[in-house]
Amino acid sequence: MIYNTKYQLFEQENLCSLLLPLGTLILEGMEASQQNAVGGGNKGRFKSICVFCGSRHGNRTSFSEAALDLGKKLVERKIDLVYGGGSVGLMGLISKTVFDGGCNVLGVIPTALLPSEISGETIGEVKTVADMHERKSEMAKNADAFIALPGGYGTMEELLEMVAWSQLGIHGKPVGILNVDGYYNDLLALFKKGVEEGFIEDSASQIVVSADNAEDLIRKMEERMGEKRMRETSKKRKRS
Ligand SMILES: C/C(=C\CNc1ncnc2c1ncn2[C@@H]1O[C@H](COP(=O)(O)O)[C@@H](O)[C@H]1O)CO
Repeated sequence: MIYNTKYQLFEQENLCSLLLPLGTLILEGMEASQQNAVGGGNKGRFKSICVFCGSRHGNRTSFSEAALDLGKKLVERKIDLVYGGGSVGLMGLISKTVFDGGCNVLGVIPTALLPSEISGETIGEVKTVADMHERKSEMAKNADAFIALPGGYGTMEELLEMVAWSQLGIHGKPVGILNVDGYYNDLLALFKKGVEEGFIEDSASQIVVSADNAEDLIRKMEERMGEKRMRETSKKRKRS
């Protein structure tokens, strides 16, 4: 096991030994969480969304505006926020907006990041966890869907892990990219290249939903969830 004392990051040498118990954990959480998601028409409605975003503001004001706008859209739809805890960067903007708007905010933060000089003041409900892996599984367990705002390595890693978990069937929740000012164009192009070059299955290219504004993104993700529910219902009907 490789251990980094600063951020309590570690890499598991044996991926399988991590993945199997983790899969069970996430599936259990997924069932509980999906029971919380209220269905409506042919759309899925989310009770809570986990947002991954930068611990910095980035260089464009549009990034901060997008974080505030996403926060407002969550409040309008009475969707609770799950996020990485703390008040630095875009994380601080969205958590404050959702909290001030009267929705629940759950911050999941590793003990190593708890000191306020690292993560700023925490907001809403705070769950402390041992490390970054536990944080991700806890965030995944408590949310019905995932959205990535612009961010750095941390955000990208969290986003890609949720995409990979979806591909492996560890969860079946929509994963959305809020492509503010084309920030994620190159990543989306890389996903496309992965399909063209035979590394990503065509069906798996459907995992990620993207839009350049929060309103469209949430609507697309709800539609995706609704389609999935309808497929599952019709499968169940065929079986019985
Ligand atoms: C090093 C910096 C801030 C450290 N404070 C953080 N507090 C809470 N969570 C953090 C922090 N830094 C990274 N994270 C996690 O990664 C994601 C954002 O990382 P990114 O690299 O900024 O995209 C975030 O979702 C957290 O889970 C000052 O940069």
